[in-house]
Amino acid sequence: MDLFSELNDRLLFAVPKKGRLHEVCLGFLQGADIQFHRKPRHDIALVKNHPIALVFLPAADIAKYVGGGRVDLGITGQDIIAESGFDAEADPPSPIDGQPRIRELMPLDFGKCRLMIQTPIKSGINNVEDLIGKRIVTSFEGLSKRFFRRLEAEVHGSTATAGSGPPTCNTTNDASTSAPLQTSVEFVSGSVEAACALGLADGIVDLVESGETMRAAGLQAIATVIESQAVLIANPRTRFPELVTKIQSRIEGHIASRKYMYISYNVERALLDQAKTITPGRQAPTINALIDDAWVAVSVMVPTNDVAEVMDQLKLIGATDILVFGISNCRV
Ligand SMILES: Nc1ncnc2c1ncn2[C@@H]1O[C@H](COP(=O)(O)OP(=O)(O)OP(=O)(O)O)[C@@H](O)[C@H]1O
Ligand SMILES: O=P(O)(O)OC[C@H]1O[C@H](OP(=O)(O)OP(=O)(O)O)[C@H](O)[C@@H]1O
Repeated sequence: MDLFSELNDRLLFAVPKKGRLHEVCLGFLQGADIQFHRKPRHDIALVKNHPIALVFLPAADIAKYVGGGRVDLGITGQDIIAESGFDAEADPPSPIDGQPRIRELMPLDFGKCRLMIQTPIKSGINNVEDLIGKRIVTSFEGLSKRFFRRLEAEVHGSTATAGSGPPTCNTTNDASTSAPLQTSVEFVSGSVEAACALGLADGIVDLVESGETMRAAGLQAIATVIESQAVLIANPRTRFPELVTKIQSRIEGHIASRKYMYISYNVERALLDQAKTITPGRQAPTINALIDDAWVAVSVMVPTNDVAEVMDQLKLIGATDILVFGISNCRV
């Protein structure tokens, strides 16, 4: 059977093929026991143990494929969904079946960043209002136009219908729904931070995480357009709703397993109340009797970030044999 007919009977799951989100996504696939072999230079891989085909796409395109109904499931950034125009603000649910074109199933707790308006520190431009009528360069053309259209409407009381209308991806000025944009918004595909130094822009709109790239370019952030993280998204009209739910649940398990560690320790029965305060667990700790009746063994899940502090506190109350285990997967 050729690849195209194979795909007909499979859920299509889009995964970023490179960039910031790629590696972590591979970990998610492994954590969800989605087994595949990707041949060199192939962007489609059939999954061995589920009726799924993985489609490796640029993160920036995944929202378009899911929103357009071509792909059932995907991982991408919320910034990309908003830029594609398939977010709830730009593209409300269908009046026919009440469904959005993209459903955000869950945040994935990585790829966290902010899309920010940035200006050269030396420019003296510290307010977004001062950028109205000036030149903006960005890879997020749709969102930047939405932002400045709304800002111009607020500042000048223009007749623009800020934030309304169909997806604005790749739009120039949507003259039917809004006044012409005074601020120039120009697209570049990368290295956006260089635009001001090269005389192309008065300000840029780009992603900031640590702020290192921004500072290295002599820029400062003066406003946030949106906050973003990676999310699992689905086409609500997928032919494989049960499989979508199954993968979601497995990925949830994988995320929870990264968030928690499993601790086991022994403590004097008389100190159990104190121990429970230190390690309350998600519902309650498991307590097992020991041959020595004066002592008990406690097993409990602890948030990964708290493990060191919890171990210190347990030691202080006299707990012994404190062991910490990683959780390879779980359902909580
Ligand atoms: N510095 C960052 N910190 C956290 N998340 C980020 C950061 N930069 C980008 N992202 C997230 O990753 C998504 C993809 O960005 P990335 O720059 O990796 O795209 P790409 O164009 O596919 O890759 P590349 O830049 O390698 O060509 C962004 O839309 C955003 O959601
Ligand atoms: O605040 P920071 O931690 O410095 O991260 C921000 C940078 O990360 C992203 O670019 P990336 O490094 O992915 O490369 P790109 O410019 O090629 O997209 C983004 O476009 C910024 O340039």
